[in-house]
Amino acid sequence: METHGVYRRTRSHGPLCWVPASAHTRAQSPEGIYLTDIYAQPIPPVAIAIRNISFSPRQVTSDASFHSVSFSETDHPKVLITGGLGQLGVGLAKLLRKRFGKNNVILSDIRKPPSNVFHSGPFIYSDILDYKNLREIVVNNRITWLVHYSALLSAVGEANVALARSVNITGLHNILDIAAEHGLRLFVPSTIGAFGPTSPRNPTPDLCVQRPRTIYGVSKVHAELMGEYYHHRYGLDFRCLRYPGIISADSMPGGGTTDYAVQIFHDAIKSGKFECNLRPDTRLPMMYIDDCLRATLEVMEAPADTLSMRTYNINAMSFTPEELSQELQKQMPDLEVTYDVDLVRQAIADSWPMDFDDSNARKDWSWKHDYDLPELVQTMLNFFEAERRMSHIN
Ligand SMILES: NC(=O)C1=CN([C@@H]2O[C@H](COP(=O)(O)OP(=O)(O)OC[C@H]3O[C@@H](n4cnc5c(N)ncnc54)[C@H](O)[C@@H]3O)[C@@H](O)[C@H]2O)C=CC1
Ligand SMILES: CC(=O)[C@H](N)C(=O)O
Repeated sequence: METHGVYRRTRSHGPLCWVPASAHTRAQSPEGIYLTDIYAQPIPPVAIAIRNISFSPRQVTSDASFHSVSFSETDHPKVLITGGLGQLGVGLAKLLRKRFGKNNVILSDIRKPPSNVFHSGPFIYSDILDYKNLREIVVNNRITWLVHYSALLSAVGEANVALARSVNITGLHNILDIAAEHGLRLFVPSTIGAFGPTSPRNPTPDLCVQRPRTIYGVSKVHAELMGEYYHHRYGLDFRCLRYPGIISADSMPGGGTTDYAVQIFHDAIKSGKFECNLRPDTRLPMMYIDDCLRATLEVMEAPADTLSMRTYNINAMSFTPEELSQELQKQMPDLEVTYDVDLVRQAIADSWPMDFDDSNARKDWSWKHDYDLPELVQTMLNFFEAERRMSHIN
């Protein structure tokens, strides 16, 4: 064993890492963090592997050995998706299963899955607020990648701040600890909502003032900072993309400010009418779901040395409700759009970016979107038309 000041070098399992030479007497913080480990030792000068250092707060003894990342680049990762029954999780599972095999991707949520989802691959109950249950799932299934989708979005978050704080912040802490303890590659999405009225809005760069005014935004800035802190302090392989508003045809949004851009298609097809809850000139960054999910896979597969940052903006297009309506009206000239502004959502939208600068993602890991507004509208309409034909056949 090699020593270096108060640190010793160890290889219990996996790669060499520096651990505190004396980690016996530990004062536990209310959150279970071993404060003596964090503060009594000098901070080592390099970013180091986490596993045996000052964390694993809740239940891991000082001499427990952690596993290194069991996923070698030639193996398929074993993926767990939390909050997987929302707008994005089912589509992501489908994409990852195509790439890594059906049984290598586990969807989880606290809701009951619809039958088609239940029969399309592994599904498991997991409440991210239940730390032990999460750990059991990760251990029993030899998980190597964790995609953390559970969250309360901007509008529902404002309607239930206490629950949003608990799911989005306490839940994230559980996820970070589990991921760090078990050497997982961790993806946590952030959002355009992580910016606020004092951020530059047109365009919004990766690094600038972030003072969001929603609990959702605050929790996402917290997630970005905590993930990056765990990366630098403990070597956690944390990866994060700030998504714009995501538009999908076969899954519904979960209560956000950008939901109108999905709802307009459903209402246009069903009734030829749409009442928009944002002002016609509200410009927000948006993306078709296929681009969003592909970006997620691409950043997860990107070699670590291509990532100059751990949190990236990604973007595809920016439009207003009026511009989206006009594009739809090219195909549906009878569509009637009216406006009844929801003051909460409008205030949120007015504090968010109008355009998103994603040049770092394009430079570092060659991010490129496929769908602009015309392709988005055409693809959405094609989906509903195909669905209508199928329902006539059946
Ligand atoms: N959909 C969008 O436009 C955008 C989404 N994102 C982020 O992407 C992620 C996924 O978003 P969506 O699928 O749209 O969200 P969603 O709101 O549709 O789904 C979230 C899921 O989390 C689950 N959940 C809630 N509490 C939970 C708990 N205690 N334990 C486990 N699961 C729990 C819900 O049951 C739900 O299925 C979120 O983190 C969101 O912030 C970011 C920017 C844009
Ligand atoms: C952009 C998001 O994060 C989400 N769709 C919301 O509107 O809350």
